[in-house]
Amino acid sequence: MEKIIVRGGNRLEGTVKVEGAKNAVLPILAATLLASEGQSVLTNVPILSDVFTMNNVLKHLNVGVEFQENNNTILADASNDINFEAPFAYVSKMRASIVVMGPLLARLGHARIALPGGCAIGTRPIDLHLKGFEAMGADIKIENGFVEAKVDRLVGARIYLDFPSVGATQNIMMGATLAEGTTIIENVAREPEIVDLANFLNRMGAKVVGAGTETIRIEGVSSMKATEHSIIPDRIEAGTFMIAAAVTNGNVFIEDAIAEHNKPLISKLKEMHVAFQEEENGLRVIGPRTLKATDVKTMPHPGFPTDMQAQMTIAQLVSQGTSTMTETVFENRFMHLEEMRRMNADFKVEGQTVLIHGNTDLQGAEVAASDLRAAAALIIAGLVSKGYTRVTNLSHLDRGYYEFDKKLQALGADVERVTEDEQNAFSDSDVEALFAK
Ligand SMILES: CC(=O)N[C@H]1[C@@H](OP(=O)(O)OP(=O)(O)OC[C@H]2O[C@@H](n3ccc(=O)[nH]c3=O)[C@H](O)[C@@H]2O)O[C@H](CO)[C@@H](O)[C@@H]1O
Ligand SMILES: C=C(OP(=O)(O)O)C(=O)O
Repeated sequence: MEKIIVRGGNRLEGTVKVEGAKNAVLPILAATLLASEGQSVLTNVPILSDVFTMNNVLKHLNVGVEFQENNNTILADASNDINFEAPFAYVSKMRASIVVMGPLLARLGHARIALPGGCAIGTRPIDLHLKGFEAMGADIKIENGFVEAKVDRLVGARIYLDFPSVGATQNIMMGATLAEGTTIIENVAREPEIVDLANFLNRMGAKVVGAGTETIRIEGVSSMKATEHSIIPDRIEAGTFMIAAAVTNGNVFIEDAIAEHNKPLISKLKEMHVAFQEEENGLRVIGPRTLKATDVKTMPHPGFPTDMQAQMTIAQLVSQGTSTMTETVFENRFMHLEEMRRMNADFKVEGQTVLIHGNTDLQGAEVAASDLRAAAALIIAGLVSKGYTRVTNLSHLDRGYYEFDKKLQALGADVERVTEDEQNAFSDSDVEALFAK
């Protein structure tokens, strides 16, 4: 098991480039299943374990997949006969695998997917996805840990989502592309990743309008062709570096960051006295000497993103004054804070809200990441803590951050990723020597 060791105290300075968005590329990879002709070419693809998992799902479904890591490109060819089953081995690794259901139902009229189950951040049901497919005529059964859906051809319908679920919006939207007639989905998710998916689908020959608004209308077509597409930059990775710059009194240029995609985060950080400058191809973030406390509530886009909640709580912990963080999207996303108690964090959880007493002197400790964003948050906490922080459970980090340790190092942070054997051999003075190299 590897660990990331952080020695706190350095100011971050320099340039960091963000990768393509994990949450955009995963549904777009699933969408390649819809092309019965040609080879999809996806560029700006991040090298992440989630992408390898989705590639494996596609290969299992008989899609030819080639990941050219040297130029962040994936070639995907779904022109052969495809299979209908996504097994537990993949779905249990990554819940986002469920988004192959819409494309499989659209293309084959048959999908059998292992049920994804919950995770450290919440229960994560898929009822809204299934309600949508049922409204479009699919017959759905849940048996032996699998959800199986069958239909001759999906038929367009009017579907209202009780909650603007990102995955349900994507799944139903993809299912509707090859359905008979028109589908109208109301109260949909409006995240930039939904718009990126709709753009890709339209380039493949689909007729999707309204992505980015509350209602999406899809006119079914009879077939779709492979196309080329460049994945949008990862707003959550960009946001994570914004927080890292903010808390370290840093001055960091985030190349490829799109301010429009991170409006709610930028607005909150400005309230905390962080300065932003839009420059060509990116955004400069300048952290103040002292951050001001602020109250934050996560909401579906364009509200404050739940995927930035953990990182934001670190900024709140080092702010002057008392802040609140209210999590409304997932029911259990404060696990990182419980780990942070060992780093001297001062907070009180009351239901969905946590009261954060800022201005605490954080202290390095050994902490375990419970999910992807918790991992990034704990590493950022290490940047502003006294002494050494050791973060374990890095498989979570690798799901969504490419070379996070190296990118922080390039900005001047003392961060090292070590194997367990190396780590066991290290006393603090050995680690000191490691950073002195
Ligand atoms: C791969 C990907 O893009 N993941 C993102 C996606 O996850 P994901 O698509 O899983 O998130 P959803 O928007 O679907 O989930 C939001 C909330 O809706 C609930 N829900 C969802 C579906 C459903 O059928 N029934 C139901 O009750 C969930 O339990 C959760 O409480 O959006 C989340 C919310 O922005 C982000 O945190 C994830 O990073
Ligand atoms: C929660 C996340 O991803 P997933 O939906 O894949 O678990 C995330 O990206 O923070």
